[in-house]
Amino acid sequence: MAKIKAGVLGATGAVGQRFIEGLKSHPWFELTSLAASERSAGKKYREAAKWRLESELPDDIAEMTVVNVDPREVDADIVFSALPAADAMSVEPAFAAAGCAVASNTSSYRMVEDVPLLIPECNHEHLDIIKVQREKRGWEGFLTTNPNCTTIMFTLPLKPLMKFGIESVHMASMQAVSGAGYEGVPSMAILGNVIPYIGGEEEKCETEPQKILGHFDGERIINANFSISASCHRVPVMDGHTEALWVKMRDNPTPEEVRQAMLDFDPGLDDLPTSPKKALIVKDEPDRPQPRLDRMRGNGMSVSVGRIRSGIRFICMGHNTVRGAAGASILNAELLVKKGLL
Ligand SMILES: NC(=O)C1=CN([C@@H]2O[C@H](COP(=O)(O)OP(=O)(O)OC[C@H]3O[C@@H](n4cnc5c(N)ncnc54)[C@H](OP(=O)(O)O)[C@@H]3O)[C@@H](O)[C@H]2O)C=CC1
Ligand SMILES: N[C@@H](CC(=O)OP(=O)(O)O)C(=O)O
Repeated sequence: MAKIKAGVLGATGAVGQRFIEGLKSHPWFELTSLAASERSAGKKYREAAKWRLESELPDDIAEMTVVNVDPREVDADIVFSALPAADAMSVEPAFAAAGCAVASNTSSYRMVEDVPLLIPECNHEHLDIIKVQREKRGWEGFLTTNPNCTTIMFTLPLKPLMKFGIESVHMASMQAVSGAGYEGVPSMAILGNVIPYIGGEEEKCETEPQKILGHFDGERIINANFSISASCHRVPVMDGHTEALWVKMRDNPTPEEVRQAMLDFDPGLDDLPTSPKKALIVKDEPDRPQPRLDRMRGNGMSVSVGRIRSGIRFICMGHNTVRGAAGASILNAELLVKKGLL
């Protein structure tokens, strides 16, 4: 099969670089366009971007010329968006209107009624809303989104618990500095410290999971009916968001029943190249998961769960810029291929 042409919007940024890493030798997608602000447009990628990942930047990508985030300059069937949310607001619809598929990592359209907010292992059937979106907006292309990185880490383990009747969730996060971008949190502010505030994060964590775990009735998504109370904190960790959960359920399952439900969780997406063998990994050691030891499980795409105790209480952790950002959008795009939308 000929590879699908892929572009990255915001290619020079922290998440944009993760997109390049995930797409540079992808079996289904070929990187054909790198786009960023007018500050970078016209420059070779190696001049426009300071590559900050441990993996090598391939020469052929370093030599590509960065273009503006304009559908007339971007040669692609699908664009992966890692733009600041304010810019994504106008840019993403312009690409969808121009006939492109848009896999967005930004928050701009996540909660919009006709836009799917996807975690393929949780709600792949929500993709059917694209038909409604296209009819309503007259777009030749379409727009899909992935959730906030903190949302993804705890919504995945909630999915197999839905059968027990989730009534309420409390969540406290310990979020890595990479979530705020390379220059987001000054080292003087975070070293030896904890910052108990991340603007807008708690609101996203308290609303996105109910959309993801809701059901699509053929016309709209009906949100899942449970409440979430979140408290979000920045900690001096490079990568990996760790989260403590308290989940109240109608059926009062035992910790062993919860553990078994997570072990049995098999979303059946083995045919997608970025899908990890196990979306959820259950750790039985008393001091796991830990970000430094567990964030790269499943190539950074697995969420590790541990310390499942009565209450029900547990800890979950995953790589925020892979599973929580670029990897999430790439997995969404693979699902689009599997469903025949690309
Ligand atoms: N799922 C999640 O929870 C996560 C989502 N994100 C989201 O991803 C997005 C990117 O984050 P991050 O990579 O950290 O941000 P960065 O600031 O590192 O990168 C921003 C990118 O957007 C480009 N850009 C900035 N302004 C404009 C503009 N006016 N027009 C076109 N391009 C522009 C920049 O280009 P240039 O270099 O030329 O300035 C750069 O390529 C944000 O919306 C962020 O909230 C991030 C982490 C996790
Ligand atoms: N707020 C997240 C990252 C992020 O950018 O989230 P969002 O895409 O929802 O704005 C963090 O700081 O770890």
